[in-house]
Amino acid sequence: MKNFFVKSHGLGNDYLVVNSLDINFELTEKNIRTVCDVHYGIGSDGILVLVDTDKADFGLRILNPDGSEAEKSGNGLRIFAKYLFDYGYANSASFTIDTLGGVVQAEVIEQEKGKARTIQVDMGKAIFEANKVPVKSDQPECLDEELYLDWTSYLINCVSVGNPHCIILKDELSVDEIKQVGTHIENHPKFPNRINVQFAKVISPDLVEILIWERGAGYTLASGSSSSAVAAMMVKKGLTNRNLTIRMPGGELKLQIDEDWQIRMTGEVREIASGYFSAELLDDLNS
Ligand SMILES: N[C@@H](CCC[C@H](N)C(=O)O)C(=O)O
Repeated sequence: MKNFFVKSHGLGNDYLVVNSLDINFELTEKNIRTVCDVHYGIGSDGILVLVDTDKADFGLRILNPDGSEAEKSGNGLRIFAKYLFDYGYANSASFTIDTLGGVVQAEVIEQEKGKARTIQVDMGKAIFEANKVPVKSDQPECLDEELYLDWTSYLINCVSVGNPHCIILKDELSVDEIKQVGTHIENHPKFPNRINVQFAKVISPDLVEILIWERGAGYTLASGSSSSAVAAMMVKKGLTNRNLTIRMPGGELKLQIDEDWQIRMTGEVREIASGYFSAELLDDLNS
C-alpha cells in the first residue's frame, strides 16, 4: 500500500505510523517537519517508521517533529505495537521491537473487535548513572542537583529509560510554567543530547501527576517514556510504591518498577485515521 499511513494516539500523544518500504519520500528533517505540521502536513507529535532489523521481530525508528530521532518512546511503542497487530504484521499478541534505545517486548493484553486496545511494554531498565543519561554532573548520579536558568533555578533528577529525562518535583503543577521553561531546560548545556522534562507532583504512594515537555516536540498531553522515567525516579527516591499510576493531562498509565529497575508500562492506544499521502503533498516533499 504505497504511501499509506495510520495516525493513532496514546492518551493524546499522537503519532503517524508508516512502513519505510511503502513511502515515496525521504525522511529528511525538512520533510519530517512538514508532515508533522498541522497546517502544511498531517500533523503529529512524531513519526514511527517500520524498518528492517535482525535484532528483533520488528524494527522501529522514532522521529520527533523537529526532525531529530529519539531512542525510545513509550506511547510510540504502544502505538506501533497496535499498528503491527491491527494491520497483520504480527502473527501473535506478543512480539519484540528493536529501537535505538534497546529491544523491548510488547504484548497486546486487551482487544476490541479484533483490534488492539491495551498494550503492555517492557520498557527496559532505568539507568541512573549521570554519564549514561547523559547529564554533566560532578556526582555519579544526578539527584537533587541545582540547574540554573538565567532567572530561576530548579532541583533536577535525571534518568535514562533509553532516552534521557530530567524530573523536577513540584508542590503545584503549572502548564504555563513548563511551557515557559521547557525549551530552556531541554537545550541547557548540562545535557549533551538535550533532554525530556517532567514536572512531577506526588499525590500518594500509588499516584503521581506529571506535566511533560518533550525533547524535539515541546508540550505534549502524555508521554510513556516520561511516565516510566518518573515512576523509576519516584521509587528510587522512596516516594512511591513499585506499582503506581502516572496521571497526565491526556490520561493515565500503569507502571511497575521491578527490583532490578526493569520497567513495565501498560496503557491504551486508539486509532484516529488511516489514509494515503496525497500526490500534491508528495510533490512538495520531493521538491
Ligand atoms: N512521546 C514519547 C517520547 C518521544 C521521544 C522524545 N520526544 C525524545 O526525544 O526522547 C513517549 O511517549 O515516550
